[in-house]
Amino acid sequence: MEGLCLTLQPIPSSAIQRRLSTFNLHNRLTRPSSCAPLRAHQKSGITEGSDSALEGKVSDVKISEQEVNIYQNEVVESQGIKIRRRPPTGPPMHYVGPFEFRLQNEGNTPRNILEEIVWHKDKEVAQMKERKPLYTLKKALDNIPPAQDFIGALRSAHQRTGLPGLIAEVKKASPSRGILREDFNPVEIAQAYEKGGAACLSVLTDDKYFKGSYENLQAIREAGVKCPLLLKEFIVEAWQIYYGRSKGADAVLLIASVLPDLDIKYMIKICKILGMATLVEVHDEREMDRVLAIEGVELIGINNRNLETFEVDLGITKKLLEGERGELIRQKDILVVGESGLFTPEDIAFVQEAGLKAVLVGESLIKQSDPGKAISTLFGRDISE
Ligand SMILES: O=P(O)(O)OC[C@@H](O)[C@@H](O)c1c[nH]c2ccccc12
Repeated sequence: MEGLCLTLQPIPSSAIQRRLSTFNLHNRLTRPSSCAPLRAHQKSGITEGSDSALEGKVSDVKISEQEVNIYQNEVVESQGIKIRRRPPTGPPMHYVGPFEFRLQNEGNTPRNILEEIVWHKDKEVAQMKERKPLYTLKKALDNIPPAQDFIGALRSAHQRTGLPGLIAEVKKASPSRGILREDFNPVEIAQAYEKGGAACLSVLTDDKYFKGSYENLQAIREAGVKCPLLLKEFIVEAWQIYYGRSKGADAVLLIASVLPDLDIKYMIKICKILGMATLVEVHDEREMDRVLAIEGVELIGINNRNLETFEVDLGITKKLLEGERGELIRQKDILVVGESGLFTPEDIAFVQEAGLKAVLVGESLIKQSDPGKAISTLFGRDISE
């Protein structure tokens, strides 16, 4: 008998959020009735058709969205992710007279800078998406050259020099260090990095916190720089990946402390379709274990900087590459990139000794008058040939 074939596919939480927020999910996600807030229009017995009924529906939708946010934050917390994707608006709600009002909710203040950035991104992406919906982006992708091999470039640089392949970062500022370089010409810096022997470049595109832009990325690509380019963004939605590709990105950063596993899997698939590489960033054992369990991960970044506190500790790299984890990484032939806080040839030697074949460096290069020459100083010799 011909059976009905049902395939159950995991839905990434960003997609769940989109779908859920279009429906009134109040009934499905209800809290125990004892603590479910009564709505103003329910209490006042307003009927359909009146303005107040419409307001009631609007507030229904708002409540549903809040519940979705709570639900999504719960999914995220269950994986040990401390960064909440959105402010958990919602309770406490207090009913006073015929109106409702929300008491000041401390949970709606970001707990750290990373959370603040992620909340800001969420709003920023929503606005950008309105201006450039996905279908127009997809069309634009037909007319641009294919993505370059980011991982291949790192591997061959490592083989050529015997030193870690370098991803040099085009970064004007950061929340932890302020303005890093006043006379910031992204194209000149990119060209200097390439001349100095960088295998790949990382371009910050966040404006508010890093003073970067997608225009910088595009300008570098269009200036004829050959190094593959990493989209250095706080990715919260797949739309950003398509947008980055349309501006010339060859690889994208995915931060494990921000994205649940399902999102990482889903975004890796999208990147593969677009021919892009993904650099999945971790900072502790739990994140490393999560990422090692995800199929298709080829490039992992260990960030020595804690993005919640800004503390830098190169010991993190060593710790995360020891023992069984290091063994698994070798078995799976995953390339590991050491990120942040690398300033001297000793630092490079230290992380190389720990097992790294690539490094991502910003501050120590960008602050020098010639960022290209600074590469030789950092590596202890000229790596451009
Ligand atoms: O400037 P540094 O310390 O060399 O660090 C570069 C890079 O690792 C850092 O900019 C970075 C790593 N992961 C990030 C995530 C978002 C923004 C920035 C980053």
